[in-house]
Amino acid sequence: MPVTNHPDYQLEKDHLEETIEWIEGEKEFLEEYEGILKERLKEIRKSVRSLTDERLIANQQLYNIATKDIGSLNRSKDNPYFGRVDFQENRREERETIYIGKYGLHDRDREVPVVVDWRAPIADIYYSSHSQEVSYKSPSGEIKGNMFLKRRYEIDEGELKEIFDDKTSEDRIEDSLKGRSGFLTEALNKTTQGRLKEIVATIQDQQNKIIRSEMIRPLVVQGVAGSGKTTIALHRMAYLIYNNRRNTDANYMVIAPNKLFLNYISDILPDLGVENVFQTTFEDWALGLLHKKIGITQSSDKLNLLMNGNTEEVETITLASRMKGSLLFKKVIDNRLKQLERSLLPSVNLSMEGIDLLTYEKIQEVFLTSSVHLSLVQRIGKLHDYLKGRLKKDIKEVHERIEAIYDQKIRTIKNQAEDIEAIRKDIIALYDERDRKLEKIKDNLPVVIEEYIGKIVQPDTFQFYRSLFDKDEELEKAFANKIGQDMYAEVCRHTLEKLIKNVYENEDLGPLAYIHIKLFGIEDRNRYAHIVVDEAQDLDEFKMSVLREISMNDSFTFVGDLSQGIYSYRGINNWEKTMEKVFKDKEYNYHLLTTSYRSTIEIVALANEVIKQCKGLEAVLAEPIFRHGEKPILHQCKDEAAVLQQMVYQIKALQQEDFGSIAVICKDLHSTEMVYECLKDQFEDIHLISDHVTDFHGGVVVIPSYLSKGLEFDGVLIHRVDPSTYADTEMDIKLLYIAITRALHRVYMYCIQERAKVLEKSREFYGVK
Ligand SMILES: Nc1ncnc2c1ncn2[C@@H]1O[C@H](COP(=O)(O)OP(=O)(O)OP(=O)(O)O)[C@@H](O)[C@H]1O
Repeated sequence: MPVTNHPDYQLEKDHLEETIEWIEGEKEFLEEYEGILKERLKEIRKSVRSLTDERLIANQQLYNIATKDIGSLNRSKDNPYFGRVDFQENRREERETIYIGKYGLHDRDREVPVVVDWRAPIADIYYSSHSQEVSYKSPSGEIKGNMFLKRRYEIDEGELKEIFDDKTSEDRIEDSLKGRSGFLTEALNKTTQGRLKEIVATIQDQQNKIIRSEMIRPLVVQGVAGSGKTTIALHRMAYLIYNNRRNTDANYMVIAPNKLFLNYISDILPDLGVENVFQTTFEDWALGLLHKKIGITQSSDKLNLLMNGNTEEVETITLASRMKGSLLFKKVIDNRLKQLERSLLPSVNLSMEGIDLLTYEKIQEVFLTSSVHLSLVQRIGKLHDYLKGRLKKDIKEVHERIEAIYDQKIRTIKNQAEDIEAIRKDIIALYDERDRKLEKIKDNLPVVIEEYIGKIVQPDTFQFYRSLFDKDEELEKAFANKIGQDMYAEVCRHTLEKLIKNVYENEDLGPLAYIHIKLFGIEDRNRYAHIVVDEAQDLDEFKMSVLREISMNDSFTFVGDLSQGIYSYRGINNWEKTMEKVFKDKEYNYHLLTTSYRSTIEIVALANEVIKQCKGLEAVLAEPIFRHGEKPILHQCKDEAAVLQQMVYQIKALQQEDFGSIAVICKDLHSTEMVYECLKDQFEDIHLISDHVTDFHGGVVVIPSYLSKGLEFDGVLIHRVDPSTYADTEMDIKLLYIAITRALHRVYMYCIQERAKVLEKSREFYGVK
């Protein structure tokens, strides 16, 4: 039905025009005000020298607020809101009409909200309620009332294009059964523009609960491919920052698997008006902390090796990774740190001129019992301060002790002497000696303390780590029985060989970062009020517990999918077990997402059949949102040349259908490079994605399966789904699952004559050509 036929069309059109007019007026006013503030700041800067001048700070703050508000108005003016609710609070006369948008806008003169921010408490009812009786949590408690209307809009460049009135739950079920299109399916039917986008207008009930769930507990979201985990995690970050906005010192962090992925998600937070969130990979964060140039083996090199290496090599790599990612390894490190702590101080008394100022036992006792929450090096600093303070106080007592010693000496001489005149010289010499000593103690006390502290060997993170693999009894006791003596020796040899060459692996970074924090500490500005970890199934338990060290209050969002855990040789296989181990002392929230918003019903059906066959994985199957498309197609070709020819033909056909983003997914890097070489001259906008690529452009990409994780494309072409490429192993099935689930609309698979076993069993879910 054309939007103009909607009974409220004229009313809504007028309201939209009024809102845009208000925005223009407000913008004009603020721009003028911003100009005045700019001039004022210039003047103030001329007359004041100090950056801490109160007038300067106050005006700078006003200027920043004005600039930020102008930014919000600019972003709002073409699309100021996406939803509306008509709400009447119980026991109140008036019914409120609330327009909800990406950015909240407030009319200062009339003191009313023009648009309510999607993160505001009242906006909760827009996302979570389909019935008339509703409630939401406000800072002052629960507010109950009735919702009389829930409306969604599509507005493009200031023009009202669509109005959708929300249905009751029953109507929605009927619509879905009859395949009637709604606002969400309209949104999902669109082609992708390359990067991941915000979804504020269509956040679903369960997603909304996750986004708004309490900040104080760690939260785990296990979700099938395409269930919106990444999207929701970033919306949750925006929500928490908004609701914690009074805490202006708080820092926030997003950890994603690689730089390409970071680039792929980089539009969302700024688009939600959120800036200054530190977005990084675990690897980059750890390298920044360690502050030393070291070589890192690419995780994908290792994956390639695991896919193609010999059995013995694969076993060593797997066991080494598991050991280094385990909490048992952390326990060994904790014990070794304790030993280091006990042996760090020189086992001598602090003495001077033959007088013991402080015994080793006393110094050790102070060191071991005070400021234990600090790092070892910070505690050395504290001990230094303690010694200075303590000896300054004790100096009087030391003086008295020296005077007593000399008094005693002089008394003895006097008692033994027959002629007092004869010993006068000796007595004077003793008095001189005493005075010299007293003087020296006063002058040299700081030097003696410095010398004592100087004797403490400063710990070194890398040396400490290396020593663990060099015949460490405790490590051996912990692991040799578990993995076998020979294998343990091999793991240590393999690690030492690399460490000596200054080459580290991803799994070394968790322990190294942990040791570094325990030795040197971490500043408050490097701690985070909330940390989002995407693809969290690829972290190991050790890395998760390291992240606890930099979290202010264990506020985390971990999102991941065990079915996509291709690093499961080191990663997480069971959320419950992992969370109970890592957050032993803490309760956590868990959500399971099963709806796939990305792919059509036909693609989800095939992906489900594939992942079902993964042994040892209790895969959660995806439920698609009601959106049909073409059935996936398998092309059986006679040779590689025919595969490539078919692919070229298919890509061109997809491009003609206006599918902007197309991926050719190959299993490993080697085949990716080969295919790219063959296709690159056929298309203008084609890109090879390898480990070092950091920019995501869309267009046609040729990409290895493991790097495609997290990304999405309109059409996906899967190279060589032959039995020799995709074997019946956990890793290969997961990689094929990942490849299939990258597609929004179309999947094409190519094999030479025979298809992989996993596809044999799912024949009815794709067509064959
Ligand atoms: N409520 C929603 N409204 C509109 N689109 C949505 C919604 N939820 C998810 N999507 C879309 O579904 C797609 C998948 O989202 P996202 O990449 O966040 O999923 P994911 O669970 O992280 O996937 P994967 O595990 O495969 O990486 C995206 O295009 C996203 O915009």
